[in-house]
Formats: sequence, C-alpha cells, structure tokens
Amino acid sequence: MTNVLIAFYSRSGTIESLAAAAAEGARSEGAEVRLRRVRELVSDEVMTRVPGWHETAQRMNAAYEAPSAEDAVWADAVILGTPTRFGCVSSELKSWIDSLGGLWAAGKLVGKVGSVLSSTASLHGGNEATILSLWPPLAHLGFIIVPTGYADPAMTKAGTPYGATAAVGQSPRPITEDERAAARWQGCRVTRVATALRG
Ligand SMILES: Cc1cc2nc3c(=O)[nH]c(=O)nc-3n(C[C@H](O)[C@H](O)[C@H](O)COP(=O)(O)O)c2cc1C
Repeated sequence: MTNVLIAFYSRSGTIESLAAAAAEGARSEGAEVRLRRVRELVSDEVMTRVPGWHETAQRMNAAYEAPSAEDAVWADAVILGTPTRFGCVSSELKSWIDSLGGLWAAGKLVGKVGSVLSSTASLHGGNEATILSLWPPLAHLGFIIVPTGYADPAMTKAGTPYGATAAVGQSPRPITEDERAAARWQGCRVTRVATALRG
C-alpha cells in the first residue's frame, strides 16, 4: 500500500476542493490517503474581517487533523496545497514545512515523492510562482519532485504542467470539473511514481 499525505492550507475552501480531488486520484491508484489542514497563524481579528473565513476554517478544522511530522514520515508521497499569498506560498503551510527540520537532519524524507498544487484569485495572480516557490524546500528535504506535466489529457484543459491550480476570483467560485480533473490526475501520477519507487 502506498501512503499519500495531502497537507494543505485553505481559507475559503478552494484548496480543500483541489486536495479532495487529488485524494480521489490517489485512492483510485490504490493509495491510503491522509488529508491534513494546517492551522491559522493570523489573529482572530484578521479571520473575522472577511465574512466566511472564520466559519470555513472552523468547519475544516473539525473535518481534518493538523499535519504532524509523523504524517510526513508515514507518507511515501506528500502533496502540498496552498493558496497564493502575494505570489508565494502561504505562511501557514510554510510554517509547517519549517517545523520539519528534525526530519531533515535525520534524512527521514529523502527519496519520498513531493508535489504541489495551488490557487489564486486572479487569472495571472501567481499560481506557477507559488508552486515553484515550494520546489526549493522540497529539494532541501530530499523529495523527488513530481509535476503534473502534460502527461494526461486533463492537463490541456486546466492547471499547469507544474501542478493543479484554480483561479477563482475575489468572491471564490467553486472549482470547475476541469480543475478537479487536473488535481485528480496529480493524485494519480504522484501515487504511480511513489508506488514505482517503493519497488
Ligand atoms: C494575504 C493574501 C494575499 C493574496 N495574494 C494573492 C496573489 O498574490 N494573487 C492572487 O491571485 N490571489 C491572492 N490572494 C487570494 C487567494 O490566493 C485566494 O483567495 C485563494 O487562492 C483561495 O483559496 P482558498 O479558498 O483555499 O483559501 C491573496 C489572499 C490573501 C488573503
């Protein structure tokens, strides 16, 4: 059995939906999946400034545990999901990655598969830059980075060759079937590569 950890941050549910689709793809290839949501770093004052943020975060926190270092060790593959923050990874997800220094020192993540999915509000708001901003930490930790490529027909309709994405506007719309299919493909491909590496 191939173990896939999907560790994500999401504030209004877009990344949660992409993560769920990636989980579906991974499970369709026989993986056991752990879906985990990293917790808030910003204050309650910030979280209550935009209608829906606080309530959505509470709902997700009831549905998903926070990721742990043990989850990362358990996983054969890790898919990271983050909303774009000023063209870059969210501090919430990065903070969890930065908590893995002990595993880095012990070489515990070396040889695992790593992959990234992302979302933005604007069409050209930085999805590719955000995905690429996570490739250096994945490399430092010893992951083998697996992009989506154009290795499935789904990738000609949505997402990027680096990872699945959605650009959902300022009042986030639900993800489309094409965006869902790209994320599903990412889960499939990551699982196939991780399974092959397990031998
Ligand atoms: C502090 C902050 C910075 C953001 N920066 C960007 C950005 O650089 N480009 C963009 O298109 N959207 C930006 N957004 C919008 C989010 O990326 C968007 O709401 C998110 O991808 C939706 O995902 P979620 O529903 O999973 O939270 C930003 C939002 C916040 C709160």
